[in-house]
Amino acid sequence: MATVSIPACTTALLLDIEGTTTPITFVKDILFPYIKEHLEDYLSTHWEEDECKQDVHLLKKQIEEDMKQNRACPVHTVDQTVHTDEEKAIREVVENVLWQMAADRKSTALKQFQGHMWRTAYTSGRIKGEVYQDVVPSIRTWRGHGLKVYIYSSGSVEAQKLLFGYSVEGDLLELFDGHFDTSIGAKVDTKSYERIAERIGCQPEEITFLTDVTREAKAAEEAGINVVVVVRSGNMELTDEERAHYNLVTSFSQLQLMGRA
Ligand SMILES: CSCCC(=O)C(=O)COP(=O)(O)O
Ligand SMILES: [Mg+2]
Repeated sequence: MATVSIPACTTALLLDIEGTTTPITFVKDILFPYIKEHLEDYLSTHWEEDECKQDVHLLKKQIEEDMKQNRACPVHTVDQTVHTDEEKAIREVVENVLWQMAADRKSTALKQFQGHMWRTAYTSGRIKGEVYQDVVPSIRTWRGHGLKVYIYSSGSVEAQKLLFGYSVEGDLLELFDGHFDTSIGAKVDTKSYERIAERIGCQPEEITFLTDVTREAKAAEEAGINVVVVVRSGNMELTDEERAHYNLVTSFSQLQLMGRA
């Protein structure tokens, strides 16, 4: 099995979730269908609650932003089954959420709302967060050598904590020193990685970032971060050029710490 070195200067590991710690199928076949199935009911039940009002406010601001940027947005059609203003407003939010999900948008508004919707699914035991088998032992080894471990995902910090807090391997939250989501910036934006380094309190060169998405890898690399691309079954295929350019692993167990006893 080929190993990839984690440079001796690395003091922090930064981990993506979907396609890296967790199968894409868990997100696409379990988490997202849960939202689609419960969306209308959830909004009707929680519509008057502050958290839901804030989520809807953020989603509406996102719609305005999308309109300004001339991004396609579904046109609200008159639906004969909808009567009250509340029903109409809920239907509008449902349509927008479904539209954003169909486009796999990573907007903070969508991700925050999804995180709130998943809370009941996790706490009731209906959903358990999946993690690849090599993830937990590797993180324990890194931590044993004094490395810090952080998560950076488009999923909201709350959604991240639910996934790892209610995982198939139990509560894993003690394994992480912190969590970042798109409120620090998009994962394809170099500035986000500079901000993360600043927030962690280290130089970008001291961070090793693991991700399955090469656009994220490129942005991190441009910030000076060391990058390893994770190749898991079901992840997006890499081009020959990408395969040649990046250090690749199919399992965290292939990562070897350099210069540590
Ligand atoms: C962590 S919650 C579910 C995952 C999700 O919604 C998502 O967009 C995953 O994005 P990632 O940045 O982890 O690839
Ligand atoms: Mg990913």
